[in-house]
Amino acid sequence: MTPLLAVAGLEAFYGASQVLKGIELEVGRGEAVGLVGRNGMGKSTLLRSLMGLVPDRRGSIRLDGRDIARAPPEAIARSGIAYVPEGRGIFGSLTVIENLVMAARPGCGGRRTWTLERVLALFPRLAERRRHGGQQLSGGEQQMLTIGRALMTNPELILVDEATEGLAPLVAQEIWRTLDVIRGEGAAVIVVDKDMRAIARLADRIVVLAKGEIVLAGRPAALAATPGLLERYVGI
Ligand SMILES: Nc1ncnc2c1ncn2[C@@H]1O[C@H](COP(=O)(O)OP(=O)(O)OP(=O)(O)O)[C@@H](O)[C@H]1O
Repeated sequence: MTPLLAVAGLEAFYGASQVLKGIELEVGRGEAVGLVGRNGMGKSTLLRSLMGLVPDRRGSIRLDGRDIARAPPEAIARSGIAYVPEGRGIFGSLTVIENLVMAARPGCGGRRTWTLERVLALFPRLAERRRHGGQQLSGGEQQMLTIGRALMTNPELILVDEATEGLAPLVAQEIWRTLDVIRGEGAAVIVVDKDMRAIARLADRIVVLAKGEIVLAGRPAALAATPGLLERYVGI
């Protein structure tokens, strides 16, 4: 069966500096992949490259068999990938509802798994603050809104960079719970985070990046079973 995402020989450059080197990665439908590695190893660049946001990229990226390697970000978004960037990107002057409604559109084949009602049900805190402006929200609520906005596009694949960075433990827990629900509804997820325990609970597979290359990949339990392996590449 064609994988949802198939990346082959992906390279990315910032000027003369090569940040990704020959990335090979396949992600199945509804699969959750944890992308980990030390700082500066290329995790964000990989997500940004998949989204078409790194102009100098080479190699092959296929979504459901369609070549999107050279497509612009807006076409990639329309073809079914949603991106939750590090540091968030909501409209501060718009309300929670306005932020969500602006992003709404059916997914591939007209799929409407995620409606406004369902997104608000997934995030009760957003439902309570539905008329609040984006700038009035806490960091955790902003992250929920960014994920909610991504869901409103009914993506096949959602890319989440630094899912819980800087969030209080209880709020982070809530984000992990929602990512699990999202995956349960059939979307594939690639998530970057520093919380290895939470990643191991969510992910079907963990992929480790070091210096722009995938140096390790496997089921969380398999990687955890080899003493010192993750410490070497992730620093835990
Ligand atoms: N816009 C840019 N221009 C030039 N170099 C960049 C740019 N963005 C990132 N880099 C460099 O590319 C390398 C990979 O960065 P990237 O942000 O992808 O790593 P990361 O694994 O996500 O790390 P972190 O956890 O610190 O975000 C780093 O050396 C970084 O300094």
